[in-house]
Amino acid sequence: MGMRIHPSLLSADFANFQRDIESIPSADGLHLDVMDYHFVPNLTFGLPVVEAIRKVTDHHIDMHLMIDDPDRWAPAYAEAGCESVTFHVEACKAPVRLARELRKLGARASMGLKPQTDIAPFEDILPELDMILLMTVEPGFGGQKFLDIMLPKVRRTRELVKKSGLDIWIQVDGGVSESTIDQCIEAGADTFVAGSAVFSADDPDGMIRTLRERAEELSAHCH
Ligand SMILES: O=C(CO)[C@H](O)[C@H](O)COP(=O)(O)O
Ligand SMILES: [Fe+2]
Repeated sequence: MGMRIHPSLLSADFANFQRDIESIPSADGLHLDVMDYHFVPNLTFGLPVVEAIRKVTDHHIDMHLMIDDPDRWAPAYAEAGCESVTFHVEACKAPVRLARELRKLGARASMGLKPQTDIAPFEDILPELDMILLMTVEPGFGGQKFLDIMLPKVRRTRELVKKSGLDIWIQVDGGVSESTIDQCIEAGADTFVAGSAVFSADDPDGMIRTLRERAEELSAHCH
């Protein structure tokens, strides 16, 4: 199974995105966290900044929209050329319609779940999705402690995906580091967001390679 490390720019220097992106060539994708002061109690950046980032990188852009009304706002990120767009199901009025629209615009359609949202009710809509993002902290801030109580949900999601026979990536987001990635791999995640773990490392690009090597090595034994 391919293992992917997506550094979150939430922990990069907001005055130097281009410099920090250039410092992590080993990233499999750039995870961009959009927050709107409504869905979560924090504010980051929106479409104009993402469009500017798009111009300076060829990386896979992995949008994580922590915003109200994604039905209205998410398609523009696909139109801007982002390869993947995650909307939160808790904020979405019509997840199937939105996922289809994102795919039609050429993006991977991804559904995000907050810690208390179960995956079971969404089994029937798996064919509409390319990725499921499972929050392993309460969304809103970087640098929080990994919630290991989320691991059973990662396991249940892997079982549902396996049963479906579909190639859906399972992303864990929040508190992923050298000390927590093993549990995520064992539970069945294959795509790992790491913000503070990467950008607080002395060698951010080296940390990405360390995390990916660990993921590849362990997944070869587990799956
Ligand atoms: O979605 C997020 C927060 O809501 C971030 O992607 C996440 O917290 C990454 O940062 P860290 O690895 O430091 O936890
Ligand atoms: Fe995120």
